[in-house]
Amino acid sequence: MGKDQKKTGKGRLDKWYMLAKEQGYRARSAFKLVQLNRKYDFLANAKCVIDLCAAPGGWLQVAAKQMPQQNSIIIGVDLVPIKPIPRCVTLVEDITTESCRRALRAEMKDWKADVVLHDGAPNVGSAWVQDAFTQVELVLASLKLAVEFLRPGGTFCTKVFRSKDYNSLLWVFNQLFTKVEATKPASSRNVSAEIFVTCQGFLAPAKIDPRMLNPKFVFAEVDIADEDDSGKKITEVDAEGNEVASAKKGKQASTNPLAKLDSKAVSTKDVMTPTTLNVFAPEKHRKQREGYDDGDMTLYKECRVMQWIRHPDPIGVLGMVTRMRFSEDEDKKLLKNPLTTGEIKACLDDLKVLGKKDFKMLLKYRLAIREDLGLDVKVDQKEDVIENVDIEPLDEEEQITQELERLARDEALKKRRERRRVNEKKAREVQRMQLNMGAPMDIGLEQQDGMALEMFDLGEVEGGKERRGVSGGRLDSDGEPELSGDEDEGADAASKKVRDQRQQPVQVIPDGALDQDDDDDVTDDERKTRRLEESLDLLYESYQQTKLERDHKHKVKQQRLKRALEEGGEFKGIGSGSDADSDAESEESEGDFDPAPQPSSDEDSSDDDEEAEQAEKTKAKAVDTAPAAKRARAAPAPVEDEEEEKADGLLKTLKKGKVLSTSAKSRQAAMWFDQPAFKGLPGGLESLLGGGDDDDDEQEADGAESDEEMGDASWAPSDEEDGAEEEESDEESDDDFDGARPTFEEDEAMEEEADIDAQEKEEIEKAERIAKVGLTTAEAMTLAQQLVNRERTKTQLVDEGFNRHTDVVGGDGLPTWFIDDEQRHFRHNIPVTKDAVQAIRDKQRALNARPIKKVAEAKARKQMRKIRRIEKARNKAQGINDDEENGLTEKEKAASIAKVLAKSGGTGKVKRPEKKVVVARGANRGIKGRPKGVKGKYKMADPRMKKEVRALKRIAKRDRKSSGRNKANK
Ligand SMILES: C[S@@+](CC[C@H](N)C(=O)[O-])C[C@H]1O[C@@H](n2cnc3c(N)ncnc32)[C@H](O)[C@@H]1O
Repeated sequence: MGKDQKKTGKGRLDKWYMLAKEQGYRARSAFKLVQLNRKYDFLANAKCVIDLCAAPGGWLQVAAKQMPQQNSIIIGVDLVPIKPIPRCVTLVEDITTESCRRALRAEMKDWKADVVLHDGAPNVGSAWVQDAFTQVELVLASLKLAVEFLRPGGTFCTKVFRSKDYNSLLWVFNQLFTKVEATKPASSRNVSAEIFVTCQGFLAPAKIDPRMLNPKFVFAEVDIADEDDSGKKITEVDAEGNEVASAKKGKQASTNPLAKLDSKAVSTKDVMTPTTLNVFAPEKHRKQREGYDDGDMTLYKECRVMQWIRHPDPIGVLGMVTRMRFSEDEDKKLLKNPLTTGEIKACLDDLKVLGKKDFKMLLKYRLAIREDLGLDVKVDQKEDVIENVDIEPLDEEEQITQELERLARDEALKKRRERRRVNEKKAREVQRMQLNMGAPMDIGLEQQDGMALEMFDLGEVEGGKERRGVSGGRLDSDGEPELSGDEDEGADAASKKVRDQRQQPVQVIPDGALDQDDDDDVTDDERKTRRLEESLDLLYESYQQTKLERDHKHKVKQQRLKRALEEGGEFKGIGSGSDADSDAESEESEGDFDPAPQPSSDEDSSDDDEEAEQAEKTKAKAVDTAPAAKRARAAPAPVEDEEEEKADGLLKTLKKGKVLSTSAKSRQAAMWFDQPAFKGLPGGLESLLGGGDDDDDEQEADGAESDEEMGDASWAPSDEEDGAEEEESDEESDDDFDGARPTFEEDEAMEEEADIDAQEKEEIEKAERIAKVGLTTAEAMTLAQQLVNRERTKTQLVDEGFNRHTDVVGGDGLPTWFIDDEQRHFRHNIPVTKDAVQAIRDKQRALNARPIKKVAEAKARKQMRKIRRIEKARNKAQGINDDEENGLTEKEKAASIAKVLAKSGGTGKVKRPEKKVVVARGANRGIKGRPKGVKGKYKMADPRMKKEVRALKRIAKRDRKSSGRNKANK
């Protein structure tokens, strides 16, 4: 290893180099052993270590330091002499030779080594591939020595260059050791293909098949050379029946992929190493994160231009080589060809920097040259196709089938497009709603345009009552609600549609329809219904959200509702209660999807007992059939009892609708958690949904569960609620909403305060967040700009955030400069662009230009005071003007007004123009009257006078001081 190489190659003077110097190691590679030992801890208890290829002795130093200090043997072997190291014996030998073995034997006598190390690397020359091959040979030679000198259970640690032979080596290691692991220590350069394999637990077999340590067998090619004419793979099996290697006629394929470029016989597959890149689909190639790709030992590759032009896989070659040269005569001829432009030459000179466009240009160039050289005959391919392809005439039936298929495809495509369009429209609408850009009524009106009319048609409605009174409505035989035909007479069609739409959830969606999107059994109508249903859910939720933000009372209402439910009272809908209340509330909740008011409590109470009983039964059943019930929660329950339905009328179904529409998220969650993966989780669905007593989801789940069997009883309190909150509900259940009004008013006030607090808190949090993750650094701005400009994807950013060093900055006595350096550089360095820096600067400037809040406030206060003062002065002036009593003359009035106005303009003092002092010196000496070039007031000062005045002041000062001292002395 020459001195020059050390200083220049691969930027050798890196931190490990510096650290090695600082800690007195002979080579930076010492840290590789330090790190390997930190991981596997093989040195601490070792009594005897053999280090093969040990010069200049870095590893020996580490071994001497980390092994037990007494009675340990450390032997280092290398081709070159190693300067003496305390406690180490060094030998100058070639580890592949018999003499080395003998020397070691002589040194070791009957001892066995605990550890054999090998860090051998052939001297790096230009023939990379050859070097690599020698390295694996060296590894095998070192293994041979290890096998001879290692004690059973001992450790062998070797460097290997990752190549296609790597796996063969691993296979051999695995035959001889119990545990084989490959590691790339942090101090090993990323650009280096080296990797360290630590083999622990030497098996020390009594007899080892010599072929296992013979490179000829171990590294014999298994790929193309292994295929016989029939394409069958020929492999040789050792005595134990293990596949050792290909042994076909002792033929070894060249490992140099470029060597095959001239061979026309071999296919692209043979030529290309696994690194073959398709320059037009680079993402298909997965790069090896650590070291080189298998079988690819060099980063830099070259080929001749003519090789590429002749090659059957030009794209593959483009992806593989770094540069193409015009080195031979036939290449040089190309230089004279006008097709070989300067641009082409430049592109061929460095292929790694090219983009898609350049590659296309190169391929075009290649085609043109091939034609020029007569390698390709230009043929009209189209004609060829016409000539060669016999198209069998289709019979009529096939034609029809094909036509039908095409039409069906078109239709499906059209539908999909339409659906997307509607969805987009809906999303826009939701956004508008969230931004308060539309009235809640708009939802329905917009939908009316987009949806088929029949979707909203409840058919003939009867009952003749207003929506509030639809309890008189009845269900038809399908369980569908029927409303009176003359309902809402005089109301315009649009509002009727809106109402109908609100009631839309009444429509019973078939079970499973929601989760079988592509099911063929689902009819178009059902699908439409489902979509409508989902969109309504979405719209409703967004509307609720908007409303919630606008109207804090809504929270109180919700609380009331929850409380009512907790108390075990029936859900009476927001705004139900006494009639008067009901009216008021229903007005308030206009635009809500609130169900119609419930039947009077009298009506209900008659059924209460029965329903409670029913509820008990259903609960018990639900416990038994929990999984089934859970499944049932996901979908609206079918209407079972027609009579019961009729008795409850539209009301009950609307409640279902309410459940359906208000908790679409819960339903989605229920569907999600119904998947088999979540089955058997402790706590069940409720715990997953975070269901507290007052949880909407649970209400829904309960509702759906019991709805199946018992209709309204679904709102009956659960057993737990009964037990835990019996007392409370006894007290409170008597309270009507009216009775509880004062409490709610207080609540409202508190809510308002809480809202303000929450807002402030939110603002503070927002500010903190901006300070933390805002675009305050150039790096962040760069990333943001790259994301916006689509130069980088989110995934890429996330990927770049991790690296193999993320968690390794070892302590043990390392100097702080080193640790600091590690922490700084073991991260992905985010590039900073000029634009980003400029953007940050602009932002900062804009920020600085803005006055701080307090200054702005003070200025505003000042301005306000001034306005008030002027206003006051104006009034005063008006008073003076209108004053007739004091008998002021006009002149006096004017003077007074001027005085008042002057006062109001500032401090009241009229600013006098400043006097200019002119020294009577030079041209001004002895001048009488105004000196030249002086405007305004002035005062002539004699320089003599000036001096005298100063002298007098000085004297006065001195006198003052001396009189002060005298006084003190006395
Ligand atoms: C990377 S250096 C080893 C560095 C060493 N582990 C240290 O920490 O100082 C590789 C060494 O392998 C030696 N080497 C290469 N081929 C060899 C062979 N056939 N026999 C012995 N040593 C060899 C070279 O002379 C070279 O010094």
